[in-house]
Amino acid sequence: MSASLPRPSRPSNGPPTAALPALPVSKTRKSIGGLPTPASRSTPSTPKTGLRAPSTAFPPPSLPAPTGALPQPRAVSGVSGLGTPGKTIRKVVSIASFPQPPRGEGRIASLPPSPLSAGLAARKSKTPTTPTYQFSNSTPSLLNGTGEGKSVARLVGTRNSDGLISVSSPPQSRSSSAQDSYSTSATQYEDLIDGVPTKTENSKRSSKVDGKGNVIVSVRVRPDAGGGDRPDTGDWMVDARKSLIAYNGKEGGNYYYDNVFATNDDNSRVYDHSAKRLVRRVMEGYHGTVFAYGMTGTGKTFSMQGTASSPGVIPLAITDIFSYIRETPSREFLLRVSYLEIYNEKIHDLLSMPTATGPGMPQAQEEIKLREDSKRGVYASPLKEEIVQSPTQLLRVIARGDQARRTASTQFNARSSRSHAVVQIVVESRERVPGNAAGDSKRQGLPPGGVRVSTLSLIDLAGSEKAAETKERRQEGSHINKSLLTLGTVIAKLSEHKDKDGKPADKDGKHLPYRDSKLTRLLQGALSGDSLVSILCTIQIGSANSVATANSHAAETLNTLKFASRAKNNIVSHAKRAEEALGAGGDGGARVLLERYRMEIAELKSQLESKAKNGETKEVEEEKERDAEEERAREKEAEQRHEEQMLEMQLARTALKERIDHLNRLILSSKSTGVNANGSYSSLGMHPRYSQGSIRSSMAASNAGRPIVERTASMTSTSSTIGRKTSSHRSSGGLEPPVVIEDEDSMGEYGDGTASLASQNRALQADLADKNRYIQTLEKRLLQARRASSSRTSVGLTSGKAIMVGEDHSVSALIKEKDVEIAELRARLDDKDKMLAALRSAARSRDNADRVDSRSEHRVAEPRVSEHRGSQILDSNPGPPPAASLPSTSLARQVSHLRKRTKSVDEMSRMLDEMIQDRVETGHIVRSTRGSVRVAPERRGSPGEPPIQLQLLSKQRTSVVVEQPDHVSLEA
Ligand SMILES: Nc1ncnc2c1ncn2[C@@H]1O[C@H](COP(=O)(O)OP(=O)(O)OP(=O)(O)O)[C@@H](O)[C@H]1O
Repeated sequence: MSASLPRPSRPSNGPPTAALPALPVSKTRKSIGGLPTPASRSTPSTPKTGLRAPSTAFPPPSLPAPTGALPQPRAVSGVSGLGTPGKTIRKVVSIASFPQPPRGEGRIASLPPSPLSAGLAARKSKTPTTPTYQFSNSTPSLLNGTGEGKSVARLVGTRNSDGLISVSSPPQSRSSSAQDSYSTSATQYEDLIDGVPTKTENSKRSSKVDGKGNVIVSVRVRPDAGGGDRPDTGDWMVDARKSLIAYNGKEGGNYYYDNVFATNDDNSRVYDHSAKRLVRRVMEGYHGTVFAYGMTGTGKTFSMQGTASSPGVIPLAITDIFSYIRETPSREFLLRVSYLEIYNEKIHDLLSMPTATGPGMPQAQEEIKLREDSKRGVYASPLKEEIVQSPTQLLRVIARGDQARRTASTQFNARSSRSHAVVQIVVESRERVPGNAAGDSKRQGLPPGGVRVSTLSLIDLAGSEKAAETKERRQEGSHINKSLLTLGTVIAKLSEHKDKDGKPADKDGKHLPYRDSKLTRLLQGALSGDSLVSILCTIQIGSANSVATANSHAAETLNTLKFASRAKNNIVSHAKRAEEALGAGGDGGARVLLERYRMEIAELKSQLESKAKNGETKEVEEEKERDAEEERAREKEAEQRHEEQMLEMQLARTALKERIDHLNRLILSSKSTGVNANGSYSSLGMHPRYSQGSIRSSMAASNAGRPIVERTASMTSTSSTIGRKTSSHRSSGGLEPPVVIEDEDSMGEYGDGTASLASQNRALQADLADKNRYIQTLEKRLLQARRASSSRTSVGLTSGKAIMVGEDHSVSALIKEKDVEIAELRARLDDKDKMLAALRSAARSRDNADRVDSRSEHRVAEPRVSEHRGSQILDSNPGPPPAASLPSTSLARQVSHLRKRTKSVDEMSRMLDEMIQDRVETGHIVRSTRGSVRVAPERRGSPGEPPIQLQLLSKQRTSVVVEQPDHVSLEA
């Protein structure tokens, strides 16, 4: 089939025809034998006319003349003229500048040989006469799996493509020739034996550093819209297996590329072979650019975006990005995405535009300009960037941009893109510090790794097209064509030359026209070698409905193929892994969000910590304050309670004092009826019948000569005076002057003893009742005081406070005091009881005596007078009474009785006198100079000894009981 293809009819700038070492036939891929071998185009100094004239639709105003102005590919060498006709030799450029993978070990070595990395290709050297050959597999490339970094999955495919076996070709191992359509024959492959390259004679590793392996050029053939999928339609032949497209028509030739995708190759295959590795490299820190170039309607958008059932490069790249993040736990990533379009040479932010806009609709958007930064290169600003965290989110953002992109129906495409669309995904990544966040590691003194920033640009160019029918389409087409032409021009002029300022220049030292269009300006970084590049050119062949159409298409297709060839040959990528930017100084400084966020996170964390600390301190202070307040409240409460208790105590004391005073008053009152201040009883006073008044009266009645006992009542005296002898005692016939006991309190107000006793009785009973009540009150108060004391003690214990010992002592002392007082009062009461009993008994005795006396008096009424007289006589002249006035027996009896009574009184007086004398001698009482006696001060209230009055009383009582008191109590 291929043998039938016509050979190019014109010479080509093919490889040198001589001096090339022969290659083993079996290990080289043959060119399409039937294709005409293009004329040799070996050196730039001898450019050949190989390029077809530009199509009418794309006048190349700035394109150098094919023969002279076009920069000759540095790496393309025709193989025509080789000793072995039909073989093409591909120049292999060593990319020694990139880190070499470890040989024989390491990850790459351990991987199964990839057909993408195992191909051999030898490229002719620049020197036509001495082409160099080299195994391509020894040429590490970032996009062939042999370069630095992680190798991606092996991609192997064998499938039918247009009737041919389509084997994935080593993307970097072959070069296309753009300058010379025939130069495709200059590419030659070493065949693989079991996937292992065999040796290639005369090949040697080139020491020349070349970045062409970092540029992948693929051509995709769109299926015929009319259903004609025959690959050999017309003059065209597509051999995907050989990555060959051959044109047998005018200016035809064989075109080899890194990949040729046939009409039945789907999007995933396209992605796998043209972009997958590049995407991986971007994730590793390289900049990468993928763009689709081609005539309108040939499938650029279809390839880049795809459909729901067949996702294109962009969605598949997104999937791979997130897969890579998942597979790389050692690093952390931040993704941000922007989406712009260049429409009519103006940049629009597709993420800031309202959706459902149509072309020509006025857009109120800030003008976006292209700026240049030494670190970022050329970039659009201001441009919205959205941070994305999931594939779905990223796809949604891009879908939103797609909606905003301008499309229109054209002659060749119902939905033609009218702008160049650029999706940029910025990947920030940083080594993860094990087990800790960056902020923590900073604290631990472990500096976090720098942030690496790389950019993946996915560009869907607008399609070149012929003049459209409408003015608007024509205007759009004009801009599109112009920018594409500029792109082609720049690529065509690319060389390794630098101008005097060190900037990239063409071979003549002239600067490259990047600024001629926004597209080239934006792609400047990628085209000038900072980025890995993958170019997907789309073509459509075989849709020849008419000769004119067929010719037009063929011209356009050839144009695209030439563009692809030039790109492959001219773009030199020295893409390097982005340096890790430490701090915020890398890639646009603060633009590095990962670092910015890290710093922000660290700052927020520190703020949080300080706030937490402040909060803790505040909390502690508040707690302390609360404790202090509680303490103060407790103290206040305790103080209040104490005050209440003190008040209570005070009240109790006051009440007790009042009671004591009252009692004292009562006692004084009682004293007035016989109780002195010491609580002892004035014996005589208590028994008025036996008072000196009575005695004196009786004495006076019985015998005027007897000493008169005077009584001086002193109601106010608290001291008990027993009595004194009056100085005015009269002599009474030899009788000893009676002891006059003078009791100041003895008599009371009553002269009548009966009335006095009844009154005393009542008073004492009232006093008793009063005292009982008082005792009850006192007991009640005591009980309360005890309760208060115990509650205070318990409160003190529960609150953990010290018991107020001193206060309790005072209370207990008070209680004791009161107990003693009560006991004393009880004792007094007992005494009073006894006194009452004694008084009652005395009263009874007196009543009895009175009754007896009255009877006697009645019986001896007459003699009483005589007795009176007789007594007078006896007193004056003791002798026998006159017999004539009284009967002798009765008178004698009366006289005897009187004598007995006198004797009894005398005895009593004597007895009392003796008692007093006895007490005076024992020191219990003191006799005054007036003869009265009183209790010795030191003896007063001595415990355990009954008061002197009581003693006297008891003796008095005894004497009273013994004597016949009724005889001495009749006289007032
Ligand atoms: N490989 C393919 N397989 C199936 N259909 C395809 C293929 N390539 C393109 N198409 C179809 O061709 C039509 C045009 O494709 P697409 O819009 O992608 O072209 P384009 O190059 O982007 O055109 P333009 O430059 O005008 O935007 C679409 O309907 C698309 O579905």
